Amino acid sequence: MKYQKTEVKLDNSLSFWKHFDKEERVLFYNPLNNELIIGAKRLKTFGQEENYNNYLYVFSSRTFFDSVKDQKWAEFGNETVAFEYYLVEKKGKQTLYYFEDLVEIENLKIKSNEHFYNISADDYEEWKELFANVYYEISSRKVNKVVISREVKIVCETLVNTESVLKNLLEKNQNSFIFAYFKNGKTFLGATPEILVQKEKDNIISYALAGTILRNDEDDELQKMMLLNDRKNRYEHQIVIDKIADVMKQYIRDVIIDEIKILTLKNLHHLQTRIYGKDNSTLSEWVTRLHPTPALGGNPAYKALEIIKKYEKHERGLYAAPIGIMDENGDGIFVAGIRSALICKNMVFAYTGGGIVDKSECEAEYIETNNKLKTIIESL
Ligand SMILES: C=C(O[C@@H]1C=C(C(=O)O)C=C[C@H]1O)C(=O)O
Repeated sequence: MKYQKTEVKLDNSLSFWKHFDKEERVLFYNPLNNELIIGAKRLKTFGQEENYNNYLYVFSSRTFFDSVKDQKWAEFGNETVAFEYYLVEKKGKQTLYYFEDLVEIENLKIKSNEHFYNISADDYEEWKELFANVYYEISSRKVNKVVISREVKIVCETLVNTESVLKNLLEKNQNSFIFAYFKNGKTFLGATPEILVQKEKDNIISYALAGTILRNDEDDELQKMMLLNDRKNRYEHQIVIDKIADVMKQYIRDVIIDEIKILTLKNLHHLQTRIYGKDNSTLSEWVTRLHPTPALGGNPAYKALEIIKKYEKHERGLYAAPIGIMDENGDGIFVAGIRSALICKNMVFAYTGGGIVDKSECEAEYIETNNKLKTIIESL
């Protein structure tokens, strides 16, 4: 590793994020090991086959579809980047890594400020049309699951304070991966519960995440039982398990599928199943093999993607796309960029979706997308 390091003591690691206000930056918080990594100032862009030796971490992102036309997503995604500076916070210890020149990071006050905003979530008619079109395709048995989504525009009265949004996301979503990517004046950020694939040496671990129920303060255990026993949710979850396992079995002889569990988030419960095995391919290869799983595309994937492209009116960009961080050995993790938003000045384009199968109901699915949207709304 070519980086030098020094211990720092900041009241909040987001001071580092704020310090590099004008520079390209990424933030990635992993709740599995409680590690927060923030990178600032692009140092190197990697070609497809290059290895990451000598670079402490690299950040990698892909767009949901291979290409994007919408200008608001311009220059986002489909690259792997190393940064000149990293701040790593783990077990209460903050370490600043620098490639050449040490920087002094001032200890700034990071405040949660409330944004006043206007939300244009009057898109139920549009959702009804989207749902009907997709439902027709499912009824004609070309596909058995399609994940559809909404783009919800939120206009704030002031410029969005991304430190405040990130502070809120970190504080409120303890079981989620918090991510942010600032580039050319825009920030894509979110708090996702969904791991696409993880690699630790030759261990390849993926998760099926699909099936949702709202939390209920009075009887949360009952909600969990209901979700575990709900046929529609089990069915859409099983489609994801089967597909991930099928892909893994093409490369791995012994693929292990754990039992289905409940993942509890701030507002929702999801069904989650871990699927894993041993293999020596790179993490990037695994991302290509697995993305998009039927948790975010549908099944069969090529048909579902065609349907999404045809009927969704917005472009997904980095929404539901693989976003990851890898260390110099190529180990790391890719998550799916859901519960997310693209922020441009005072505008927040928030994204939310849900899986549609033959037992899905239009209004219930719409309400579910509103519940998923709370992650972003509650961070403003
Ligand atoms: C598509 C989203 O979430 C996905 C859809 C889910 C579902 O339909 O039950 C659950 C988790 C995610 O895989 C989203 O949050 O935008």
